[in-house]
Amino acid sequence: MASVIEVENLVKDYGKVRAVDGVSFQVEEGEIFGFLGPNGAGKSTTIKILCTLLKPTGGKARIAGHDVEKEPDRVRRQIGIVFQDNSLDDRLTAAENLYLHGLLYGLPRKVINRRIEEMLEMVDLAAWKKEVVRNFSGGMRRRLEIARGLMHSPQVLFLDEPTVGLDPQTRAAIWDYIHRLRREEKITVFMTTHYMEEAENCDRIAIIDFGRIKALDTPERLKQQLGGDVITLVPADGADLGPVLTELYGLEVKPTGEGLCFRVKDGASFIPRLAAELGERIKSIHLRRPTLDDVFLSLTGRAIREEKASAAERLRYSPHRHRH
Ligand SMILES: Nc1ncnc2c1ncn2[C@@H]1O[C@H](COP(=O)(O)OP(=O)(O)OP(=O)(O)O)[C@@H](O)[C@H]1O
Repeated sequence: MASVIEVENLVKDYGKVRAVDGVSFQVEEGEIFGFLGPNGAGKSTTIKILCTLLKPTGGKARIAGHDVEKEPDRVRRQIGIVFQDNSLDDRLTAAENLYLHGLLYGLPRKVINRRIEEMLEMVDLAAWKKEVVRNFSGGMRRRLEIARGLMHSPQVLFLDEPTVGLDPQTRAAIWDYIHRLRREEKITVFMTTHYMEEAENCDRIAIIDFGRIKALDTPERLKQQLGGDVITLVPADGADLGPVLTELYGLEVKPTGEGLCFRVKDGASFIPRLAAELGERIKSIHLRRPTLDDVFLSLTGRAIREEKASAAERLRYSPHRHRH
């Protein structure tokens, strides 16, 4: 199978901040590939370089065999882009927005008209073809943006946080469309997200933090590698049982919003033991399989959902400061 996206040791500096720090990976044809990481991890910067919107400081990236720096025009023909900011023209209808895009890409009028029908059909907006975009909901807009990104039949579709700001139901619907277009258009999808549940939809994900790839595999294998079960324990009297658990069982305990969190090989046999020995001091015990959040936590020592870092915090955590 051919790699559609090839990235080799990519680096991007913004002044003193190293946003992307030697990233390498490959995406195969027809894959849905996710870039998962907290705010400020370097996801947007990477995707912008791949889309020829930013120049890298170092390294190489090729899309469908074309170098993003040396052949940006050829790369642009092969990619569709859906970014976070709304870039539709509110005053135009759905069809007109798509038509403009077709013209911009130099498609023949006949092809444009055919593609408008196909793409609106694909994202279930055919009935809204002649409606001005001003009247569209957030989810409808995002679907229209996806349709527009596909007008020129690109090989790769880039989605930067495609479902951010949408309600859970609409987010699920957007995912249905993404799966459908992979099936029907045989397209490769590269997307960024900081939603753990969404990353589960990807064939493979790269977990990125401080501009570096920490792990890259299928969501299933990443969780398997972590192994065991995750137990969340809430102490009865709010006492900190962390040191006790470490001393008695050699556990690595992390306090989370829900309680004390740790991993064990076999949760089902560990819980009775825990209950027998510490019963009175425990209010509740919860057992579950590892999630991608646990994978991230084990790789970085913190939970992704805690990472709503402010700009100031990002600076504090910038890789340069981090290392020196
Ligand atoms: N134009 C810029 N000038 C200076 N620093 C920047 C610029 N854009 C991004 N950065 C910094 O580079 C780092 C990576 O940012 P980037 O936007 O790529 O991360 P991200 O993972 O996409 O996060 P987010 O989802 O918040 O955009 C951050 O520390 C950010 O503050």
